[in-house]
Amino acid sequence: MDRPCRLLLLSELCVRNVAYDVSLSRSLLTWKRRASSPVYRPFRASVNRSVPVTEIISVREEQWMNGSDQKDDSSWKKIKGGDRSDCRQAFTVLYVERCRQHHWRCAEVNFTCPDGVLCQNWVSSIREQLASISARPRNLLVYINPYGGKRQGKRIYEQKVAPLFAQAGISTHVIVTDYANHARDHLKTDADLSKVDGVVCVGGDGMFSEIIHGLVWRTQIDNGVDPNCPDEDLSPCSHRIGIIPAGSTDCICFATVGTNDPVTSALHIIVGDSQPMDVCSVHHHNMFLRYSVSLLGYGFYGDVLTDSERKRWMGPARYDISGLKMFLTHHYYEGTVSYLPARGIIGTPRDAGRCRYGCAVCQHNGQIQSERAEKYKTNEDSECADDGEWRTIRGKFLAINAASMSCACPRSPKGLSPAAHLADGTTDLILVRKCSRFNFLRHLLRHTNKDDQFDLAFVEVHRVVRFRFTPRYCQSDSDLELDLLENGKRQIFSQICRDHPACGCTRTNSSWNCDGEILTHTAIDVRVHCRLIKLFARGIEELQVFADLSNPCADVEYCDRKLRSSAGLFFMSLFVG
Ligand SMILES: Nc1ncnc2c1ncn2[C@@H]1O[C@H](COP(=O)(O)OP(=O)(O)OP(=O)(O)O)[C@@H](O)[C@H]1O
Repeated sequence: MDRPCRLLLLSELCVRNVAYDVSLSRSLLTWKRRASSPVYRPFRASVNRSVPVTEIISVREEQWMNGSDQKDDSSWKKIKGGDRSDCRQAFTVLYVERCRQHHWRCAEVNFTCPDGVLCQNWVSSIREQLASISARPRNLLVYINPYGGKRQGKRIYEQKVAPLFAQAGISTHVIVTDYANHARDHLKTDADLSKVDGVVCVGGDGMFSEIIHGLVWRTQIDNGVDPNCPDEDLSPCSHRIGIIPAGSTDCICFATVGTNDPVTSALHIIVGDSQPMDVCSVHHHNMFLRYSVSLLGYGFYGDVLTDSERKRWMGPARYDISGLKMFLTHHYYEGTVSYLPARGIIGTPRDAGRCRYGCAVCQHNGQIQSERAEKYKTNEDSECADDGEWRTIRGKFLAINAASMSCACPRSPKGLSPAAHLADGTTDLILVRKCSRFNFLRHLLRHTNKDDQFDLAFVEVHRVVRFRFTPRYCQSDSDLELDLLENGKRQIFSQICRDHPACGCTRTNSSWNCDGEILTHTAIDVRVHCRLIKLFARGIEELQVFADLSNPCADVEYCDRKLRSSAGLFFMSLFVG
């Protein structure tokens, strides 16, 4: 049985001239309308309120004179003259209030006290409790991309975020970027990270990508880890990252907070939330290419991105046009996929459950992965922390996707891999083999309805910790000879065609779409690093009473990374309406 929390304070205070019993414990601030109050209505929702101390933003001293309050952020002001009996001391508590669809807002309640000493006691007790929350950041390094999205980054930060940080007593060092990769390069070398508790990115997913590249790289160099070596265990970043959405799409923010709202994100930063997140490192042999946190896509999704980049002048419509074009073109690509299945974990890519706040799958699997890594460190006989049985699949693929999170978006409300997790140390490897256009369309359409998109003969999905891909033209001569022997002479002619695209029969290679950027190499080695970074977020909370229960997809109304990551699910809207 839970022991009731010891009360630190219990007083009769007034809220809008009505008497309330107000109590403070280490975990809760509660105000209950007194039964003796003339307007007592015990069943009215607003009569009793409790706010977790962890969700109090700040407390502010006020003065109350003849019914009109005068705000004062930090110091007491003596009221000159007048009737002293009309002057009561007051304080305001600012706290997190949940609204529809995962939005948080800053609400406030004003308490008036019968005397100044009691008021001061309340203010200092609440401040003491807030100061004891070690997870809250006190100093932040903020990067603003002034050109992201609708170029509103600076305005959003100054008008919506900075005042909240000031209220919460957070000091900031703000850098408005001058050029692409300014934030990444500053973090890699110049930033004095010892003076800050976290890094905030004001921009879109591209800006977030810059931040993780700078921070992860810097952490490895500081810890003597070679980022170019794909077998090295990367050191986790100790600084949390906050995302203030100000890009065109803001996929990562949506996936970790549940909404793209700057105020909600700022409040998650203030309360000191922490959401671990897996990061995939992508290497070409012993050369580091990029880090990825959402989608790596070869074939269909790579082609859509490549084609859409040539059509930038079209604006967002280019994703629909390129998607439709790539669907009609129906290219498939040959190659070899090898992967290490995740071992000892709970959960599969076809689970009905979703990764949400306090996800049990992430906790369990994260624990397993860190125990395994620890064992590897102390066991010198083992060659690699993720040693296990590699499996190999050769074939012709329309798409090869690795989803490290669900990648949900309005056009694909369930996402590419609905049951993927943010921090379980795995990625869902989805292989769509060569099939008819009609079948491929069936697969794509299933991202928008209730049917299981993996329940098709030509689609397979594996939860993996590492995978490699080698396009056919990169395979060694001996591999090709083996294939020829296996498949007969007919292969020789088609191989000649593939190797000489001038004949126009088919394209040899696709490109990898890595979180919306095109990779320069097609032969890649991808390794998941469990909980490498932490965000100032908590994962999507289950829908509250205010949620729109009639629409189960209401909480996934967001755009993804310029629709880049899932671009191509475009034309389904044409069919699905
Ligand atoms: N000062 C700058 N000038 C030009 N480009 C910049 C600057 N600062 C950052 N960038 C680059 O701008 C690119 C896009 O920025 P950002 O992601 O913030 O917005 P977006 O592309 O509109 O949104 P999203 O990525 O969510 O679609 C990033 O890749 C980043 O490297």
